[in-house]
Amino acid sequence: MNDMRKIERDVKMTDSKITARDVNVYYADTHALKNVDVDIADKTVTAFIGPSGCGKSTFLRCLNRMNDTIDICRVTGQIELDGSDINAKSVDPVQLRAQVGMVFQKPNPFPKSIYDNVAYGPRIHGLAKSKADLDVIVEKSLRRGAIWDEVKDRLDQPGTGLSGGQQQRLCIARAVATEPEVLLMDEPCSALDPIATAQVEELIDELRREYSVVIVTHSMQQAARVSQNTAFFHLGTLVEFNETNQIFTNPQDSRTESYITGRIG
Ligand SMILES: Nc1ncnc2c1ncn2[C@@H]1O[C@H](COP(=O)(O)OP(=O)(O)OP(=O)(O)O)[C@@H](O)[C@H]1O
Repeated sequence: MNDMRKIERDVKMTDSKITARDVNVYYADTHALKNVDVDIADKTVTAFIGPSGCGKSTFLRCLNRMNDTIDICRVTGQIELDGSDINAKSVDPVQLRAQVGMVFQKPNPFPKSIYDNVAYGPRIHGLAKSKADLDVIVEKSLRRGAIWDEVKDRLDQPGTGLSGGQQQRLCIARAVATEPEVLLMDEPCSALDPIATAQVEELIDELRREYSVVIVTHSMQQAARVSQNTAFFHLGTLVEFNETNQIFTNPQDSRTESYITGRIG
């Protein structure tokens, strides 16, 4: 390897926020994810695409150990966040999930006020010393969730009373309130109308300045709009991982090409 290529490779490796090596996932006897290797870059949006059932959500859930909550699920392999093994015995999954936050398909605000939805995480993780501190965190998080202006005058009202798009932005605010480094999003726009989808996509683009964002999406247009890197999964394997424009304009694998041209999936 010439020096230049070596330097490029080194830069790429040190830029990785998460590295996954030889990850396999089983649900009882079903081998759902096979030998996945991937590097998730920092301050970048990475999209996971692929046909239904190919393992996108399963792999996403590996990244903050949400699969631990599924009894029949077993994960093997190595996943590192900033070079530390997230599955090490010393790692508390609750702490990990504060660092690697998650936003789900269906907006799921707690049955609490808008304020308390956002304050919940900082409270349980002891991030605020006083009520004034907490107020600052709540406002900052709602601003990051691009929903502050819409809710600032009704912080004591229930989060469940907001529109679907507002609820999803509230859930994003809640996820960023614990100062995560990575945000995982599992089809975050699938329950939203086109206007709310556009708002959340705009927000994702903002969020990548501060976080590493990983998004599972069924929409190739969405992957193309919001992500810089894309991973294509098929039948439990990671078929191809590359810059998003390469995946969509010059796929290297025939399965990727079939998927993006609508022949499979
Ligand atoms: N909790 C579970 N128990 C048993 N099997 C599961 C569970 N969750 C997922 N699976 C199986 O694992 C495989 C991968 O599912 P996964 O939900 O990760 O795919 P996906 O690509 O995210 O699909 P979709 O796009 O439809 O959401 C599928 O065969 C699915 O049936």
